[in-house]
Amino acid sequence: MSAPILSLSGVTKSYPRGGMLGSLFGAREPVLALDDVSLDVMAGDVVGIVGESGSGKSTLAQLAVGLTRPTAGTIRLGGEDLGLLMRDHAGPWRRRIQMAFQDSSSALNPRKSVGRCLDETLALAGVDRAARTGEAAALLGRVGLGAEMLPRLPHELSGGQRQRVGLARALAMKPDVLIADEPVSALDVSLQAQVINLLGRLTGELGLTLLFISHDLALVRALCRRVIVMRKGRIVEEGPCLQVLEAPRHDYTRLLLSAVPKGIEGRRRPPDRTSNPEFPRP
Ligand SMILES: Nc1ncnc2c1ncn2[C@@H]1O[C@H](COP(=O)(O)OP(=O)(O)OP(=O)(O)O)[C@@H](O)[C@H]1O
Repeated sequence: MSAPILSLSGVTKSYPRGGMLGSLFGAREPVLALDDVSLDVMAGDVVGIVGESGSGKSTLAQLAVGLTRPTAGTIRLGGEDLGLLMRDHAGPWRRRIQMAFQDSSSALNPRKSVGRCLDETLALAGVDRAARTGEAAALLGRVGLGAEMLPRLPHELSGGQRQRVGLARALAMKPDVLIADEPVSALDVSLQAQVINLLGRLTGELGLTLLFISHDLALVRALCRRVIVMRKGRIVEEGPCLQVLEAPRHDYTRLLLSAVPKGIEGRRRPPDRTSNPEFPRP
């Protein structure tokens, strides 16, 4: 069996309560955001991460992309220790795992056009100058936007277009793993469907490994093959998406499912992956 592309082993993350000031003045108990989490993600996996607010989903994402360091435990990317990769090869490693969508309006520099933003990212990815304009247009095409977007500034785009530009920028790095943290929560329902369909298509076409963090179980069910349910910094249940969401074993998963408003679930039944060209298998 092949090795996981991303692996967390006994990962714990605690934050000082009230931030640095809290630790200076209060010396109260730290916040345990992740508590002994172990997780293997295989290449090409599309994994949903669900759980109530504060359960540790974003902390897990931030640890995986190296934005913060674990208090204990090991994270491996492609079998290599992330701590060592960050120390010795921070640049190349960062390209292999990208986070998209955090907050598209603040993630894009308001003074840089789409073309310039993609050009700079492609330069970082090592694409030579002559090829960059063509590549930028091709990336926009991949996310369903035209080359006419290149001269536009972020405020001249709709929310959905900004999300797509953010995704194009993440793809410019040719990552192995993409982490999408609440990618569609700020979009209306029709734009949500478009972005979810796009992510489904891209994971199929590019063989991308996707970690999809969402409060919306129906979206997770539509997109993901596997789901991880988090509560209070721990993984309480994981398994194939349909199995976990159709026949949950843990009370907390049942509670999350019971909180989905009636009608939403039926409206977004999972697409039939065998016949739906939007969801090709890699
Ligand atoms: N930088 C930080 N400093 C202190 N505490 C933090 C920090 N970041 C997160 N936390 C705390 O860690 C816990 C987990 O937060 P995290 O953002 O990972 O949860 P989440 O599941 O992503 O929540 P949400 O769905 O609301 O985004 C929470 O109690 C949160 O308050």
